[in-house]
Amino acid sequence: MRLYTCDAIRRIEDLLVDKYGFDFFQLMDYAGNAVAEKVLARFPGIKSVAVLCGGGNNGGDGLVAARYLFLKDIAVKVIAASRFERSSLQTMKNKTILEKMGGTLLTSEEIGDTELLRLLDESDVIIDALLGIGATSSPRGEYLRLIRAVNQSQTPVVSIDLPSGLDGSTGEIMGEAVKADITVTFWGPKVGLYVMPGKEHAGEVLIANEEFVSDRLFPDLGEIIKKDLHLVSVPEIKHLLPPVTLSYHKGKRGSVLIFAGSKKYKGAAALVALGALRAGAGRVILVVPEGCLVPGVTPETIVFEVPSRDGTLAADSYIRAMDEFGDIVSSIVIGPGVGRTNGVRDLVSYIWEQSQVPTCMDADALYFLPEIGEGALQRRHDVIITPHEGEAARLMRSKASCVSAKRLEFAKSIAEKWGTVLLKGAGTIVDDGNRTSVIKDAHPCLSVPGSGDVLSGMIGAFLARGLGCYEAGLCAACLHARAGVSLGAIRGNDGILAGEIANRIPIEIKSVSELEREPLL
Ligand SMILES: NC(=O)C1=CN([C@@H]2O[C@H](COP(=O)(O)OP(=O)(O)OC[C@H]3O[C@@H](n4cnc5c(N)ncnc54)[C@H](OP(=O)(O)O)[C@@H]3O)[C@@H](O)[C@H]2O)[C@@H](O)CC1
Ligand SMILES: Nc1ncnc2c1ncn2[C@@H]1O[C@H](COP(=O)(O)OP(=O)(O)O)[C@@H](O)[C@H]1O
Ligand SMILES: [K+]
Repeated sequence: MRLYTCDAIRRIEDLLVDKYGFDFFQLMDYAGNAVAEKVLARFPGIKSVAVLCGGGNNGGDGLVAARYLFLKDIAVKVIAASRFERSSLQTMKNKTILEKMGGTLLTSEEIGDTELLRLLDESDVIIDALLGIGATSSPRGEYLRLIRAVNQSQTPVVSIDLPSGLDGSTGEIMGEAVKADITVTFWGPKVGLYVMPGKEHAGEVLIANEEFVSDRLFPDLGEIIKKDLHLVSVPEIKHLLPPVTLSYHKGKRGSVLIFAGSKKYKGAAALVALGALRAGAGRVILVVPEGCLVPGVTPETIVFEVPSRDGTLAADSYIRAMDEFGDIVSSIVIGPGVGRTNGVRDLVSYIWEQSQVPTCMDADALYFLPEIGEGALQRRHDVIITPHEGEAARLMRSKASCVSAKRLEFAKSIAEKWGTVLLKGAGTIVDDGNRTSVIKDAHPCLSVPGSGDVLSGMIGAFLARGLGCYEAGLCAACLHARAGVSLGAIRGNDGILAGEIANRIPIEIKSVSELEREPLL
């Protein structure tokens, strides 16, 4: 599904007016009415609503929602952050209508902090109509005070279009932003509602009036909405997953060569291998330093022990493994649990500079990337790197907090410098330098040790099965997140084991193939 920037939304609204003759008052009415409908559907039986309005058109949507709720006999209090002196005609008109109908309009400046909190706490629902796509800087003055009050209150919050203070095109927070339970957004999915930290501020996203933005009404939609920015969930990966037929044998499924584990960290290697097997790899070969045989490794894994250097792998581990298995290897995974010795640095460097096999680099392998071939580093089109925010920060010589705040921007910079990147965490981003995808599903039960090791094994399997780095990253991240959602729905947020995530993958792959409604064999 394409993601919309705020610019694209503005162009769509202008076209609705210029091409089809809508006026902005009508569009505002559609918007506010949709919000009132969603609020009534989600919170049946409510008696009172506080609507916080800014002076722009987002505030105008709030005034319309207030009117429709008022007409349903709900006690509505509008608390305005602005005196509407510079408001658009449609916002002014909606303010006048509501006033004439006897609605309550208060100005926040005239309400003290205690009274404001009391008003919010006494309401059944708060509607946040302070700022939408028009805000381009940190909220100030009364807007900021109201945002803080909303976040302090325990009352459920429905944001109109965007949580106020959120940049709808990037997911970045402009200073401070409302934390909504639900966001009712218009026309289509806006980028910022799916990229962290915006994703967390948006809560559940409901899209209203989506039917207006169709190819039928806008044959040139492809020109308006960027083609290179996608929201990815199960339906989007169904055409990417490699088909399996009756004539299949394990050789056709590809072989993954895994460099993982060390004397200190043994378990990681078993989890990478399990992830690769569960994602359908044909052969999984685990290269480990001698004496570091992994506890719990499944018997389906081929274990290949190589001489250990300081309890870890070394540069010659690659040559030894390729001498033995080079004929069949179709992908490499390197990193989980390998440690940070000189031997590992040489191994990573060798693979980066010499190997031509599609590779997933994770964990400790990423530690060495900034110093490998410093200056002469070539971007690798056949490598996918999978950092979490801390590792991404190290790659870009920045801080994890900076990466968290600007995930899209960092993912793009890393992809341009190194190769395809999968930036981990809720709203996982996959970027190959030209295309960006945000994974829609997420679940906190995935934040457990070894979860990323499973993911890298899965990526190895999809690379081995013939997918490109971007497609392999999308399939693995999407299925991994689905597994989290499925497990989380049954067992909650805590205590899921990484191996259980891996073991759930075949079922998730099956459900994708069933979506296709085509026989698997
Ligand atoms: N166009 C359409 O067809 C439709 C648009 N629709 C709706 O309109 C929304 C966009 O409306 P918009 O463009 O008026 O901007 P909006 O988000 O209300 O913000 C502007 C206001 O905020 C204020 N303000 C700005 N920054 C600030 C700051 N940092 N700190 C404090 N204040 C700040 C600024 O005040 P000023 O600086 O001018 O005093 C101004 O009053 C969109 O999200 C959707 O909900 C729907 O009705 C469907 C049809
Ligand atoms: N809240 C969350 N929502 C979605 N995915 C998450 C969440 N928390 C963690 N994950 C995923 O779990 C994995 C954790 O990987 P990582 O941090 O490398 O852990 P480890 O090194 O222990 O395996 C990543 O794929 C990440 O995207
Ligand atoms: K808002």
